Amino acid sequence: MKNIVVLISGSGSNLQALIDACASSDIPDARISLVISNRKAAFGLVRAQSATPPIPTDYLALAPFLKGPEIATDDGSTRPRTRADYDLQVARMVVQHGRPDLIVLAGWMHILSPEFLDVLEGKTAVPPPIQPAPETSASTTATPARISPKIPIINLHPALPGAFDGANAIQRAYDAFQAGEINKTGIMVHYVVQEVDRGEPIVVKEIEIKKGEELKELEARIHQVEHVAIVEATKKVLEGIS
Ligand SMILES: Nc1nc2c(c(=O)[nH]1)N[C@@H](CN(C=O)c1ccc(C(=O)N[C@@H](CCC(=O)O)C(=O)O)cc1)CN2
Ligand SMILES: NCC(=O)N[C@@H]1O[C@H](COP(=O)([O-])[O-])[C@@H](O)[C@H]1O
Repeated sequence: MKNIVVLISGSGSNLQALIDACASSDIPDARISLVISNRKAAFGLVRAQSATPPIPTDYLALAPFLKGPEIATDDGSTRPRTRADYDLQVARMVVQHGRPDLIVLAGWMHILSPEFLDVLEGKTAVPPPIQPAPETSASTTATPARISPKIPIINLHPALPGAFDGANAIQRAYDAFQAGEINKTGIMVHYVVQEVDRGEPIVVKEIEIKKGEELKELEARIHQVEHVAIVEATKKVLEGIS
């Protein structure tokens, strides 16, 4: 049984597609072992907790984390927390609570730092907790100091490769269509590398933009295609993991 850890920030409709696909064995021999959100109000957390059986969840937000107690340094002094410290704690939660074979970013609206990727690639050790782990429904178990083999990370992005990297891609594609610059958009699921949305594509689906349609109509059509693509890509990557 392969473990999938899903990172979210919002509604979780793509998480729901993965939950349903694992339940129906559209994705065979796999389960979502943990869902992590960087936003407490993410409805995706409710979707996970409402699943049968309930899926363990964790939550860690960047802003409150950065305001936490300073971190002890080797020379006995202390230093403010950084974005990299946050990412390392997320990496620890992913590995220790989720024990993943695959990590899926499904609307995870946070750019992951090299420190996070280094842990999941086995280049650096899984860091210790800075403080007692936050409230979580997930169990904590010991994990190897360094990951081996590397754990793949994939991301769902609502644009074609190289088209609209980053946030607000659907709006930007819609605006470009209105300006006569493009006549189609699309979505992709790609491997995650440090350069945002520039990892190798796994699944790419083109989507026509219809003249006169509202942004919300385009968004709805895009989300429908995403729900298929994220399952297709997850299944494809898991098939390649021995
Ligand atoms: N190192 C990588 N990290 C992430 C990738 C990636 O390919 N490499 N994909 C993104 C997902 N994403 C687009 O697909 C994306 C998400 C968020 C942002 C962004 O600008 N985030 C801001 C905060 C925005 C907010 O909190 O609303 C930020 O992180 O400062 C860009 C692209 C996930 N991570
Ligand atoms: N750059 C990343 C990005 O924009 N991701 C997008 O967030 C949405 C999450 O929806 P969901 O929470 O309903 O799954 C999806 O449209 C996904 O493509």
